[in-house]
Amino acid sequence: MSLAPSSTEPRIIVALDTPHRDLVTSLIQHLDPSLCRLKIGKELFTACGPALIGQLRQRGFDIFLDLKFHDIPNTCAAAVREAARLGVWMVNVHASGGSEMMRASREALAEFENPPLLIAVTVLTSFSEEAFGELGFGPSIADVTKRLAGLAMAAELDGVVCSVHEVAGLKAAYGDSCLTITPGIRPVAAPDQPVQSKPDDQKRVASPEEARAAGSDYLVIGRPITQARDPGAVLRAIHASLPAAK
Ligand SMILES: O=C(O)c1cc(=O)[nH]c(=O)n1[C@@H]1O[C@H](COP(=O)(O)O)[C@@H](O)[C@H]1O
Repeated sequence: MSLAPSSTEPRIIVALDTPHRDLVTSLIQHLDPSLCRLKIGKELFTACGPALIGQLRQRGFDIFLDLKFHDIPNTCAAAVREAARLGVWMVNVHASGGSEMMRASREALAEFENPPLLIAVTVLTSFSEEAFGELGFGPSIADVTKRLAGLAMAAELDGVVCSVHEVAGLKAAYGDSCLTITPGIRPVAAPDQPVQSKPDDQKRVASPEEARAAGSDYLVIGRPITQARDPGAVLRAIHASLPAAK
């Protein structure tokens, strides 16, 4: 079954990585919910709590709750259930928590009429091949990503977080039944686009155009938008640079 977003759904997910509620309040004045969804991660959620999710939903934004749960199956599944109760659009767990943990998380969502998309993080985009090698998990990032994605698909998750560099391989293996959510997006600065392209701590990066060409379903973009002088203009420029959806 294809889970790919429709042509009118926003594919950009803006990562709100700040502990400051007032910064979020002023940032979202510049963001159009028809062009983007919002991601609340560990920093913002720890600082501001679940109430913020309701407030942002009321402003028309779908919320990706990115807490990357990674625990024993019972604990992880219970956390995923609580995330669903908050009415989020997407929630994630670490695929390296294993098949049983992912299956339990999937089962925890069975009671919901409109469950959130349940996504597995594969290999973080901040890993280079060299740093990943130190962990001794496998021959290469591409191999381990494919293996973890296979476990996620077998556990009936909806897709994976990976870098743009792994998308084509995953789409070839699993098609549109595996949504690909790609952080590590860095727009290529162009004279007519007020965008920046510093990699920061990301190692496996790609431009928005490369992400869509590879088949990425959703692009997670934080600092290039949130730290821009005009976040709304950067969002619109990136949106406009994406090829029209099929
Ligand atoms: O799960 C994620 O969202 C995630 C996974 C991953 O492999 N890499 C990654 O950068 N992220 C998140 O995506 C966002 C990227 O932010 P920027 O690097 O500022 O664009 C951050 O909020 C990260 O927590």
